[in-house]
This record gives sequence, C-alpha cells and structure tokens, in this order.
Amino acid sequence: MKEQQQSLLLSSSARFPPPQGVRLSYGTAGFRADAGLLQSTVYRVGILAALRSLKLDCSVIGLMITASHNKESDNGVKIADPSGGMLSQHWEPFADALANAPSPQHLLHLIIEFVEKENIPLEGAMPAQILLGRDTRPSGESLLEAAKQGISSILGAVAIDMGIVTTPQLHWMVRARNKGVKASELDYFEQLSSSFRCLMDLIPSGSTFNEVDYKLVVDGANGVGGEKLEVLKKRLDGLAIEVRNSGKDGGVLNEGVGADYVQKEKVVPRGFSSQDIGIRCASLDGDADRLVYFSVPSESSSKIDLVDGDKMLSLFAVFIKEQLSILNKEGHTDVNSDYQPRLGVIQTAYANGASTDYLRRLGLEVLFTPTGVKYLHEKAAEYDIGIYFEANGHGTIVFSESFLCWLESRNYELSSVVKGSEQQKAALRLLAVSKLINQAVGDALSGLLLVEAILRHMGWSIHRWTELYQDLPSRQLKVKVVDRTAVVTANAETVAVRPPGIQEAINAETAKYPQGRSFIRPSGTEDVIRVYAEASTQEAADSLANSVAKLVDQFLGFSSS
Ligand SMILES: CC(=O)N[C@H]1[C@@H](OP(=O)(O)O)O[C@H](CO)[C@@H](O)[C@@H]1O
Ligand SMILES: [Mg+2]
Repeated sequence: MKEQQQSLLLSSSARFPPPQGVRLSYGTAGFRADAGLLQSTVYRVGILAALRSLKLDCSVIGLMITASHNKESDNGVKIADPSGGMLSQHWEPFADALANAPSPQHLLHLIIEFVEKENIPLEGAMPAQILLGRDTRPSGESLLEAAKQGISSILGAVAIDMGIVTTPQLHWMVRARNKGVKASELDYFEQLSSSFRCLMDLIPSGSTFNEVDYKLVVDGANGVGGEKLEVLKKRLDGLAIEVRNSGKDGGVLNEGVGADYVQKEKVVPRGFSSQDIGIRCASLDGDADRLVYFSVPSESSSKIDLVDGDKMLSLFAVFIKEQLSILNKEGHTDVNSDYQPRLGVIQTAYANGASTDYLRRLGLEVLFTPTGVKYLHEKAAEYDIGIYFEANGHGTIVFSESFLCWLESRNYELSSVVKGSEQQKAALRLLAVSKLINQAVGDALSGLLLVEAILRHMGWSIHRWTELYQDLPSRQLKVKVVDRTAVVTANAETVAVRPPGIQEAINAETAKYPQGRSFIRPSGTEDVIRVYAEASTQEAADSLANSVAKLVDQFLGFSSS
C-alpha cells in the first residue's frame, strides 16, 4: 500500500476513536446501537464500502444509515452489494474486525492484511463509487458525514449522497446503476407507478370492487416511508391512499406505530381507532422495508385482524400461479411452449403452519431457510420465480433473467398471433409484476402497490384475503441466558442439536398438544434465545411456549427471564 494512502488512513481514523468497552457485530442486518456510539463504526463502514467497490471492478456499492424499527435514538449502518442485495456474508467477519479495531494502527494493519488477502486493487484506473442514504433519524446527518470521511480516506473513492431515502430505494438505486439503467428517485417512482398502472389496466372487466374497498389507510411509522408514499400516491390513479403517522404531526418514529409494533402486539397503531372498522389498513416499518396489513374488526377492543408476511406471500403466490397457468394453457392458440418455469416459495420456521399447509395444498414447492432475508433471498434466486417472506412482512419476488427473457419473447409471439388474448395479458401481467416488485430487496412501497393491484384484480376485500386460511394460534417468547451461543440449530433452525437432550425434551412437550410445533434459536439481533410455539388454541400455544422457555432455563441456566 502506498505511503500516501497509509498516512491518509492513519490521520483520518484518528479523528474517529471507537467507543470504549463496546463490542459491535454486523449481525443479521448490519451494525445497530445507540446513535451516540456509532461515529467510528460508520466511518469504518465507509472504508469497507470503498474497498468492496474496488474489489468488484468499481461497481456501485450502497451504504445505508438506518436502524429500521428500533427506537429513534438508535441508529445503524448496512451495506448493499452491486446486485442490490445484502453484503456478501463472506465479508461480514472483516466488517466485525474493522468495527472493533482498538486504534488507528490496528485498523491500518487489518486493512493492509485484508487488501492483500482479497487482492483488492487499490491503485486501479477507476475510482470506488458509493451511494449513500439515510432514514429520518436526527442522528443520520452527522453519521452520514462520518461515512463520507471513511470513504474519502480511500484515495480516489467517490461518495454520492442520495439524501433521505427508504432502505429499499437505496438498494434499488444501487442495482439500477450497476445495470446501467436510470436510477434516480424519480425513476424509482416512475417505474413503480407505471407498472402499477399497467397491472390496473389489465384487470378483467368483470372484477367487482366495493365502494369502501377503494380506500387504503397507511401507517407510516413516523418515518421515511410515509413521506415517500405521499409523493408516490400523487402518481397513482384509481387508488385513494390516506397516510397517517407520516412524521409531520409530531409523532415519534416507531413509538406505538409501525409494522413491527402492529405485527408483534396485534393492536391498532396510534392514529387508528374504532372509526376505522372494516377499512383496509397497512403499516410500514421505520425504513419501509417491511409491510403488514390489518383491519379493525370491532369497536370493543384495540385488537386487529392481522394480515402478515405469510398471507402476503400467499396472495402473491395465488396470483402468479394463476397467471402462469393462463399463460401455459394449451389449445387456445398456435403459440405454445414447453418451457415450465420453476416457481418456489421460501419461508422460515416462523411462518405460520397454516400458511405452509395452504401453500402446499395449492401444489407449490415450499422451502425453508434460517431467519434473515440474506438466506431467503439467496434461496429464492435459485428459481425462475422465487417468492419469499418472513412472517414479519419482509419479502419480495425474484425473477431469473432467463425467465424474463422467455417471457418477453413469449409476449412478443403472442402479440403477433393473438394480441389482446387472455394468454398475452397473463404475460403482460407477469412482466409488470417483475417491474413493480423490488427485486433487490423487500420493499414496503412496491409490495403495497402489488397487493393493491392483486386485490383489485381478484375483486377481494381485506376480509376475503384474511379468510384464505385461518392462522394457527402462536406465541413468541424471549429467554435471557448466560450464553446464547450454547444453542446450535440445524434443519433451518427447526432442530436444536446443542445442548444435548434439549430437542428430545422439546419434542416430548410438543407431543402433548394437538397441532403443536415449537422451536428455539439464538437471536441474531438481540442477546436472547427466541422461543416459538404454535398449537390449536391460544391457551395451548401459550402453555407450550412457556414450557419450552422453562426447558431453555433448565438446560442453559438463566440470569433473568
Ligand atoms: C423472529 C424475527 O422476527 N426475527 C427478526 C430479527 O432477527 P433475529 O435473529 O430473530 O433477532 O431481525 C431480523 C433483522 O431485521 C429479521 O430478519 C428477523 O426476521
Ligand atoms: Mg426495516
């Protein structure tokens, strides 16, 4: 490494000393902590992003400053790879080491070592390029400055500030730039609104939709998503969206609002009440990468009917399966094809068992991965069409390039032989879905528009959608233990292989409950063991979860519970 580069790194990192006595970890979704602790971490992630760009032929890399659904005083930072997906897991240990290096000398040493090991061309002809984004947190501005300092401590690296954006917008922009297509925020809105319009124009003429069903009320979590939806909705025809909790009326980010709160507590967020009975409502999280729907069933309580990620996945799967079967219908035209696209549905162990049964009854291939979208996305990408969702509302649909090419040419063929036929419309709908849905990462805004278009297509109210299947009662608990790494899981986290004997004990408990299912795993974002239980009644699910939590205490010892 050149002398000049070394002294630049030493002098700039001296201005960002790491916090004392804190160990940071890249975790499931980047670094997260109280914002006051993060200056040095974000600075160092700036360096990491520049090195990642250099390693990947100076492709554009994303750096997003957000702590999603965490409280407002927290913040965080994560990297988007050139495809728009999460940072390669292979680099996570380096990210951890960088964040925790105790001094500028240690930091420099780590960088020199890593640059050599990974063969990163520091003195190439092209500069590293990093797109920066942040959510609405007040701490974002100064953390963004720290990221810029980190980036400019790698000679020649260029930072492009996209301002306040949702996490999925930044991922989308990174993906678009690397594909060489238009990539501004305006282009993002244009792509979403035009593909939404296209789907709406293709709605069968017989579809009926009730007067009340035209209205959608959205809880913006007092974050960036509400703000962006206010802009996007002006470009949409045929859909009345009212945004509440947009952050303008003094509400606090994620406080009693947002998708995480609604999904976990199953109660109405602030700003919603019994006046909203029967209306279709949706909730975004703090950085707008998660989405859940809900409705208020009665005046007497604040409880809601929740439509979670599993049910969104089911809606998307039903629609796509239907379009594929129209497209492949034989005998209607001369234009046929032997190509059978592979459709895969990916869930985690937290998916409600009723959703998995429902999807399998539809004849779909359902697969499981460990928790965390980095695993789900990777699996989904193995299919022509891969649909994935976590129960908490984070998910998307990914299409293979080869399938999209096939679809384009099939559409072209059909348009010359049977233009305007149902078959051709099915091809056009699938093409529109591939443009509407954010293929880089789960995106609440694009997911919301796809839900709206499909409900309209089916002529379904939120109640009809809720009734696709009945969720099995479930319960989630957290147990604090001395060492959560003592639990080791296998089979997509459904089996605990360590400590020895615990799985047998869980099995014996579970067998006592009709439709019982339970598993444990160490959280990747909190210092706890998570317990999940499902059974035929709420009382049974609660009781099974409590018994399993006790087993965790017995096997692992506890500091408190
Ligand atoms: C049960 C649950 O909801 N777990 C969440 C949570 O991970 P844990 O590893 O369970 O803490 O945060 C992840 C990142 O946001 C998210 O991907 C995941 O679904
Ligand atoms: Mg989020």
